[in-house]
Amino acid sequence: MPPVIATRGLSKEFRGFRAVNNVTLDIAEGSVHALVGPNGAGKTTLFNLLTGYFRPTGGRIELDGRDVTGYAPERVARLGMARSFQISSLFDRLSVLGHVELALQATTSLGWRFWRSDRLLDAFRPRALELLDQVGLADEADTVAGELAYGRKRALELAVALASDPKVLLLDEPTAGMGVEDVDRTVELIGRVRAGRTVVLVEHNMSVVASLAERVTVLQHGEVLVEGGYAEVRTDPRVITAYLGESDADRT
Ligand SMILES: Nc1ncnc2c1ncn2[C@@H]1O[C@H](COP(=O)(O)OP(=O)(O)OP(=O)(O)O)[C@@H](O)[C@H]1O
Repeated sequence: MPPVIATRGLSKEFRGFRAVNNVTLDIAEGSVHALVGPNGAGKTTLFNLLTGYFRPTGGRIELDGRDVTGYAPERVARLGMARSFQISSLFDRLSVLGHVELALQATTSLGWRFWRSDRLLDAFRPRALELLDQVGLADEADTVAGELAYGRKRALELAVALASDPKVLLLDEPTAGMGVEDVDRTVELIGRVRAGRTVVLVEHNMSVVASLAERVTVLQHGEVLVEGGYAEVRTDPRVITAYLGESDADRT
């Protein structure tokens, strides 16, 4: 089966510094694929390339066999790639339900308009409630986002990302800053929402990677260092050295 995302020799240079260097990657349809690596390895830059937020300085990106190199984020999104929103993009005074209704509206020609009538948004309510149920937020539908606990905000971001029913879901450190309980809940949640789609995950927490990812790509200095299953990758001497190198650097 052809990969849902393929990159070929993908590079991103910032003023002569290659944050992503010649990355060739195949992400299999239906898989959970983790991108890991020490700080500064280029994971977020790669994400930004895949979702169209950065334009590559070299190489190619294919989505479903279609060359999408240089496409704007909205265009990539329309082709079925969604990225979990950052908390900073939630509106403190808008309800949880309002966020998801608006995200559903955004998938139509109406776009992200606030000045819509409530009646219009009502049309999205049943689906919005389903999505909230899916991410475990049904009880908080009327809570304003600003009052949600941290882990719940991340669940809301996920519901917003799921509104477009994406074929590929990109999650940037979905468990960052969470306590153990929320981490467990998030792993379980991702395990549920992955059904019928492909998930690409940047994640520092290795137990999360171990629980979810079939395939792991380790990046270092912007390049692919190793790729394989979790068990294979975690015992690879090159990976161990890369991470040890990172802790040495942290100590200095
Ligand atoms: N807009 C930018 N301009 C210049 N350099 C950048 C820019 N964005 C990222 N970089 C550099 O590119 C390198 C890779 O950064 P990136 O954020 O992609 O790494 P990362 O693997 O996501 O790291 P972390 O795990 O710490 O989030 C870093 O050295 C960073 O300083």
